[in-house]
Amino acid sequence: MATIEAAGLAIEFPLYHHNARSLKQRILASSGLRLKQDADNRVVVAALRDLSFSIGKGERVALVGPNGAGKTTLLRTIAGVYEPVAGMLRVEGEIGSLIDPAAGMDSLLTGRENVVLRALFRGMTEAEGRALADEVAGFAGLGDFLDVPTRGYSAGMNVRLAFAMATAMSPNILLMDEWFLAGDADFMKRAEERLAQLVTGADILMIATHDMTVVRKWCTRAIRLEGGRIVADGPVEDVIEADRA
Ligand SMILES: Nc1ncnc2c1ncn2[C@@H]1O[C@H](COP(=O)(O)OP(=O)(O)OP(=O)(O)O)[C@@H](O)[C@H]1O
Repeated sequence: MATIEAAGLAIEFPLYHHNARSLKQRILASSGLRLKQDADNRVVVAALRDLSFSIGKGERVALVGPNGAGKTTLLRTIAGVYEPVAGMLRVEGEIGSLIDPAAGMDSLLTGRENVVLRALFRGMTEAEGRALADEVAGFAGLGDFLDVPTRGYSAGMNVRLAFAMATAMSPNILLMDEWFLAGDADFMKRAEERLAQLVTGADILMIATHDMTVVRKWCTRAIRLEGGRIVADGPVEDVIEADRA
């Protein structure tokens, strides 16, 4: 049973470059509350502030909001990339992550080796990993490139491999940033078909996007972030309408 629960969740990023006292004061004075000084006197960006929400099985959630609102940071935090500085986050369920195409890939290894490695990491046997690599190969359509080190891949090839790999593992929770919509038309058609199957199978889907067509097509609930805070949370049409009003 998949769930994501947060209470008072906060993420901060230290900005090491702003050490000069006068510069620090100028930044802090002009930024409102988003930039602040932490206990070690560092200037930090409050990327996520006091987030509380609960997402349960069957929910398809869009994260919306302007540039810098905190959408990607929230996805990465749920995926375990960042450690909260305050609050509670509980995630139950196997996560499929479509956030950073090259994350978790060793660029010196081939696409196939990366798939097998990820499978082993997930507790599968090597034989299962090889079978998975064949399945991924079929879907990603990388041809001979599957046996080339991934540092030789184009951006679109990385997207194909990451998408095929994340979705082949049938996650309970699928986290997705909108970059995956950047594939070529042929791949996007197949990706959308697979996504439709997966959305039916996955317990929770979360997509960070600026595209309201994507929100309406795939999601039942929207969470609007602004300045690192939740400013609206509810059925898609309510949240989108509230923004227009
Ligand atoms: N690794 C980092 N180091 C320092 N600051 C960061 C880092 N990642 C994000 N931030 C800051 O955290 C805030 C939230 O950024 P985030 O990328 O989550 O926004 P977003 O809503 O996904 O924006 P966009 O729509 O532009 O992709 C921004 O102020 C950003 O500058």
